[in-house]
Amino acid sequence: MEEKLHLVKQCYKTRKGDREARNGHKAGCVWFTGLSGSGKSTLANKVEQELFAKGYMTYVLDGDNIRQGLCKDLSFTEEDRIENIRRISEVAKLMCDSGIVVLAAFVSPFRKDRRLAKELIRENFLEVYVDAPIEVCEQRDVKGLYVKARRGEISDFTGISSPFEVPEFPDVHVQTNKLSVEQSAQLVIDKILPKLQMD
Ligand SMILES: Nc1ncnc2c1ncn2[C@@H]1O[C@H](COP(=O)(O)OS(=O)(=O)O)[C@@H](OP(=O)(O)O)[C@H]1O
Ligand SMILES: Nc1ncnc2c1ncn2[C@@H]1O[C@H](COP(=O)(O)OP(=O)(O)O)[C@@H](O)[C@H]1O
Repeated sequence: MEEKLHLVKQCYKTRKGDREARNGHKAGCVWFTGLSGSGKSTLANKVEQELFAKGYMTYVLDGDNIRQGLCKDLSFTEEDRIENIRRISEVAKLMCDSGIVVLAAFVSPFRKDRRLAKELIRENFLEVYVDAPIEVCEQRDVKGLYVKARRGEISDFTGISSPFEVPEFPDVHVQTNKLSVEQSAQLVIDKILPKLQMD
């Protein structure tokens, strides 16, 4: 029989609101979702640069710092992607509790997982659909992965051999094949800044 965990909640003396007051802004999470090569990392980094320069406490979470560490045991099967996004959501929540503005850039192809992330993080969550047609992403082929996926050297590749569920009601829809990086970042910044103001 499975042993029951007896978890008693700690009552923390320093609260999220205290951290936000010291930072001078609210915490939040901007969640970038889209195909590989759509522009998630570029945008997350651009938005972070702009916010950081304005004095906001920020941090980018992306495949580079997550899939090589916390999630290095995970592959790209549906099951592992679900677990990947679950762990990232928990990390993003903790970072929000610490008062930071998190910029999370993950393919996050499944609607249900993005909804769970939103429900977990709750406050100041912004879903950004980073949208570029797959032909454009494939042409960009920033990391040379599309060529490999077409050759059959990479399995479960999003948009080719693994699905991407398009966001139905994103907070921001950025068409990166039509806008510059600066214009795209501005769309996001215009949406998140009002949410970060202290009451
Ligand atoms: N099979 C497959 N499908 C999609 N992407 C792949 C795959 N294999 C490796 N890569 C590289 O891993 C990055 C995606 O990781 P994520 O953690 O964002 O994926 S997911 O949210 O769990 O679906 C993704 O990064 P980005 O190109 O920045 O999106 C790819 O570079
Ligand atoms: N409006 C835009 N927003 C973001 N990236 C863009 C835009 N226009 C062109 N790009 C280019 O598209 C590529 C996107 O790559 P990357 O940010 O690594 O995508 P992803 O993180 O989604 O895999 C970069 O070479 C970037 O310069």
